[in-house]
Amino acid sequence: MELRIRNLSKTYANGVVALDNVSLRIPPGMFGLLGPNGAGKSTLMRILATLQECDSGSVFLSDIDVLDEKDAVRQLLGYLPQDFGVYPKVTAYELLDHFAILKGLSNKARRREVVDGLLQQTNLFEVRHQRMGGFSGGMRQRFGIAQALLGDPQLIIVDEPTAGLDPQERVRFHNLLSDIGEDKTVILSTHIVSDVADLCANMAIINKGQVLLCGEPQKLTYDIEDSIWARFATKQELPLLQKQHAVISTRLLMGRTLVHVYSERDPGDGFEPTQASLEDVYFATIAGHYRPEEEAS
Ligand SMILES: Nc1ncnc2c1ncn2[C@@H]1O[C@H](COP(=O)(O)OP(=O)(O)OP(=O)(O)O)[C@@H](O)[C@H]1O
Repeated sequence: MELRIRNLSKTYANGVVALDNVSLRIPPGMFGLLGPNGAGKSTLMRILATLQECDSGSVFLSDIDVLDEKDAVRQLLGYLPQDFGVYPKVTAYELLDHFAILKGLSNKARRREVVDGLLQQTNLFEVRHQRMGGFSGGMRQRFGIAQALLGDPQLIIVDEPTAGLDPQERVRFHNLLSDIGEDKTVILSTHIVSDVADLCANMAIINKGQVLLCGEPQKLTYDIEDSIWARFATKQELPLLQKQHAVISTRLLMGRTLVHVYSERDPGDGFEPTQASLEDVYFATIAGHYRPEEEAS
């Protein structure tokens, strides 16, 4: 199911503009919503999940008015909130069974089938009778996905699900999400570029409540292919380089500082062309050095 968001705005009572005229078209498949902390991702996710009101704008899931027909949306929605907590003394089976009852699965035999199936799908079947207090972060997040999948939702919203997972757990979690994303609309909110690079066919970059860039990760990376330059620099050189060039990232590589800059022509100063990545797209956009829509208009 396609989700269409038009001119969505939300200002909190304290004056913080969390969403500023956001418009997005989210097709079926995995969609990455990428942005730094405080960008407005959770606010957007909560509005889409019918848990929070906006000030203005419209959201349609196919022909369902998401802002108006909340019950209809909830029938089709699975949501993993950012702060999903579990009851430490309860087992995975007991808690999922409890959520299944809340979802309206009253037939015991059918419920057992669904709960067992989801625990298998999320690789928790072997540990289903263990208390969740002993679960790792990755196991908890996989449980979070299991509960989000109850009721066979068509739209699944996951808010920063990989924060705090170790690399191995992240890979497992990615595999789980990509299986789900094959036939559903999945919105993955994250500040981790590789989550989107690994998983998403479509994406948007959001900062300070505004959508800065939207498209297919591969195409967006291709578009800046000739504009990313790199060189190593000493700590002393950095301030001057930052002043004279559109520096988009500085990171340590084997103990040395690697500087990436955005420039449509050779920036000189010893910079060499380098292979662009989605990370370059993200940092160039967030830093305000890259705004293709503005150029086009
Ligand atoms: N209930 C609230 N009252 C006032 N301001 C809020 C409230 N919730 C969020 N904000 C502010 O709105 C802005 C957007 O927050 P939001 O949580 O949507 O961003 P985010 O991209 O999800 O970031 P994070 O990953 O840190 O949650 C931030 O400046 C935040 O401080």
